[in-house]
Amino acid sequence: MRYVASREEMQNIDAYSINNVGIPGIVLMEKAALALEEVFLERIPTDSRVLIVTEKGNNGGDGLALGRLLLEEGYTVDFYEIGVIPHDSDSHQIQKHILEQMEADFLMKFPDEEYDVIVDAIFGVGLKREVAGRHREVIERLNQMEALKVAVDVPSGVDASAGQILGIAFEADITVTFGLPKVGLLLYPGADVSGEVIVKEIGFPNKAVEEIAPQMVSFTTDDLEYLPERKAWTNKGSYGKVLLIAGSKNMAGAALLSGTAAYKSGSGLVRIFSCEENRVILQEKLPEAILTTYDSEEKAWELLPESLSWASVIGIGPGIGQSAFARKLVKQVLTLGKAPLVIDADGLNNLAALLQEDTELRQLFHEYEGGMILTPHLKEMSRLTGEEIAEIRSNLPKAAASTADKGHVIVLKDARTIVSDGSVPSYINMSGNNGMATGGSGDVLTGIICGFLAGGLDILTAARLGVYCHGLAGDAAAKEKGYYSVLAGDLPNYLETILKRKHFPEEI
Ligand SMILES: NC(=O)C1=CN([C@@H]2O[C@H](COP(=O)(O)OP(=O)(O)OC[C@H]3O[C@@H](n4cnc5c(N)ncnc54)[C@H](OP(=O)(O)O)[C@@H]3O)[C@@H](O)[C@H]2O)[C@@H](O)CC1
Ligand SMILES: [K+]
Repeated sequence: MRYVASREEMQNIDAYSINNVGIPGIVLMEKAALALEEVFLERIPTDSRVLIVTEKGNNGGDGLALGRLLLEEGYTVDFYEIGVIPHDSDSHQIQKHILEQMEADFLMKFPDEEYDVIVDAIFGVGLKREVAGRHREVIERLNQMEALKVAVDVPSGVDASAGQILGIAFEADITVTFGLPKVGLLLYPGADVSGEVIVKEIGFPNKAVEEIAPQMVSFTTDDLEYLPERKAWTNKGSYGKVLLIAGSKNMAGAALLSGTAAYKSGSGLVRIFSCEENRVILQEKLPEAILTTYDSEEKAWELLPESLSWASVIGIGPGIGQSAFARKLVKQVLTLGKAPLVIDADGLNNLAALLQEDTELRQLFHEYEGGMILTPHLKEMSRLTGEEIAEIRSNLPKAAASTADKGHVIVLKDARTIVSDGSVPSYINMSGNNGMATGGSGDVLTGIICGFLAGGLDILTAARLGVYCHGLAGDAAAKEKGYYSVLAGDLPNYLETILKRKHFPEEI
């Protein structure tokens, strides 16, 4: 697990490293420049022409130090310092002095020439307000130029805490960020202008990071170790019984996708509770599943209690529709269910309606004892909370944390999904891609989370790891099929290659 920092947290880590641990700022700056240089040497030929655009803060200092290292490597480097902020940072002054001693040229006006690479070292985590005036003009011109665009730490104009664009932002192809990923580089629209985000270690001591303890975390492949244990002496009863209440007439696919994903993520038994019309297709496509089907509402109410008491995990929602019957299904599950419960898709839409109109249900919902995971996308979240989508989007972590009730976990699905149980840290997901914005992808996620719960994970870990592995499966699928052609049905197959890493890391 690694921390993801807001602007203020990163500034505090900086300050703690320098003031309390005693690492000189100029040392950190040199390591930042070396980290940038490493990216250049790996990816950019040394005969390239580079324009480095700076201001007088430490972000600018990083840019100047990088320029010095690049000159030594043989790159052609022009420096353009905007220089309208009133004070130089100490480290910036030192870097400027060194370059003057080296007789490096500083351009007096914005260049008309062409460059292969443009480096944005105008503002980093010190950006505090709207970008205006000369800064705005320069960023506008840089964005119009044809070149590879590299941002130092944060693209200038991106609020490192929430990903908002403060007026205008440098549009980077690559952002080399120091120490920890910044929240603003991961959330949209900041993520859109950050390009590929490369995180480089520059010597912030662990003590500083632990002391500040940022409020967001993310997973890396090391965290696959949290996958449910598989012991030698076990049987299908050891890995849980998942009941999926999914599908309705003409909506067999949702049940099939979540059922397949639940099996592929390790469930011992998967039982699908659906309408009789779906029996044949489910039986053919997923013969491993136990089917409980109803051909009338009366039959459904007769069968449901036994199915619920059988289950060690319950998932409800994919493809159930929004009829009065589906609404009652959700209510019955909240009334009779005892196991950890995942509510998704139409399950959430029905829940939203019930919460508005039914006081008794509100109580059942708040007091559900088995633990609950809700997996809304922004529209479903808006229905659940009554908040506008734009408002939710303006601060996803806050929206997720404030909606998570006691014993509930919210999986707020977006290009960067947030998982929160209302406490800190919340989780921001860094796997996945736009190829997964396709019908049925959410049904697969529900199945994966149910499978991980069935394997014995607690609700928070199952939700975080489910989202992470779902994204990794999507990344593996996109790598082979391209972003246009990933189907939700592909994801359970690619999931195999991800989960396999826990026991066969050498084969990947
Ligand atoms: N600490 C360290 O030693 C290390 C730091 N590192 C690097 O330093 C970066 C942080 O540096 P930083 O704190 O100096 O802030 P930076 O982003 O350069 O900008 C600050 C200046 O901009 C100004 N300003 C702000 N907003 C503005 C606006 N809208 N329009 C106009 N002006 C505006 C602001 O003015 P003020 O608000 O104070 O009046 C201030 O003068 C960090 O991202 C990393 O790259 C690494 O080298 C590791 C070691
Ligand atoms: K920058």
